[in-house]
Amino acid sequence: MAALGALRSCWAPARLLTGSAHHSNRLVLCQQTSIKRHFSNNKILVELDEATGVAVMKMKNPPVNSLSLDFLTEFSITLEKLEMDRGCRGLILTSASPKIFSAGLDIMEMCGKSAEHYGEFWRAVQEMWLKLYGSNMVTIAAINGSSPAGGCLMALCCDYRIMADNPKYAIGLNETQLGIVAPFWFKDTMSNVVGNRVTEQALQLGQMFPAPEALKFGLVDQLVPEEKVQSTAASVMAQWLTVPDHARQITKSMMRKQTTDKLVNNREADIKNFVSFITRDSIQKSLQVYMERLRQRKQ
Ligand SMILES: CCCC/C=C\CC(=O)SCCNC(=O)CCNC(=O)[C@H](O)C(C)(C)COP(=O)(O)OP(=O)(O)OC[C@H]1O[C@@H](n2cnc3c(N)ncnc32)[C@H](O)[C@@H]1OP(=O)(O)O
Repeated sequence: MAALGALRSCWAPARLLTGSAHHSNRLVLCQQTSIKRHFSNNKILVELDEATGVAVMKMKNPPVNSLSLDFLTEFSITLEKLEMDRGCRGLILTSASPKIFSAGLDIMEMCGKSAEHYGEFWRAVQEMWLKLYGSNMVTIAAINGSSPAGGCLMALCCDYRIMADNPKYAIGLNETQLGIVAPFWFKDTMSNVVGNRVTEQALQLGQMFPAPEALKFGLVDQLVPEEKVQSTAASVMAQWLTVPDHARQITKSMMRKQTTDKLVNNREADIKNFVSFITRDSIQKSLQVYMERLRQRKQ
């Protein structure tokens, strides 16, 4: 699969050089004459620059970009379209509204719903992860705000993370603080970035790290002033895109395949496990208490 992907993208630079206008009709095209293609749905805005082959994908699910079932579905569809688009070699993932990159999984999707709903929701979470972590594109997270739990996972799925240099913004897998447990593939994703020891401690404590702390141990790769997050992401992307696609993609796949295969081979068991965990009365209670704390903090 990786080799096929490599073959696909090998052609991309040549196509760009010849200036071929191979517009995918799978995408909703808004600006046919521009070098930038804009397409969006309710929750995701995408701008694909045909000259550079870079798509900027902005998450727009107010108020906090929580990962609801609808959002995750739109996200995976959009990612799939970009993945299939020969003109797209790189993806910058960011938030349409600064201050919050993503608040993680939508807690309301995990409260008071049916077992069927939880199963469907969890499959969508898996799908998002498989697509983003397994992407053939160069992926850069432009983290322009706080990024707890599922939001941190999204950033960790990317090849490189640039975060706004603001100690008010924090990132981490804080699941234990909610009384829930990050599944093995969340743990593996973090561990592949920062190592086992740091992951173990951070996960047990459910730690959220202010941006400067996150930089110290490599949870993010670079901090820049807030207004430079996007431009820095674009220049880092340009550097990454100087590497031939096929070599980079095969290398990425070599590094990540073992991790993705673990979920691919255990998807149904993982869903079953999530459903039986989340339907426990004690877990439902924990989530309700957490939501109540969030509301009270606001007041
Ligand atoms: C076995 C299970 C494994 C599960 C694996 C992963 C789990 C997750 O991803 S769980 C989600 C964990 N996320 C969090 O803990 C984040 C919680 N939110 C916050 O810390 C703050 O809201 C945040 C820093 C993101 C933003 O702060 P503010 O700008 O001050 O906004 P508010 O706190 O006022 O929030 C506005 C509004 O949004 C609601 N909200 C926030 N986060 C979520 C969420 N994750 N899901 C659903 N809803 C969320 C919050 O309650 C407010 O709602 P209202 O009171 O109705 O306005």
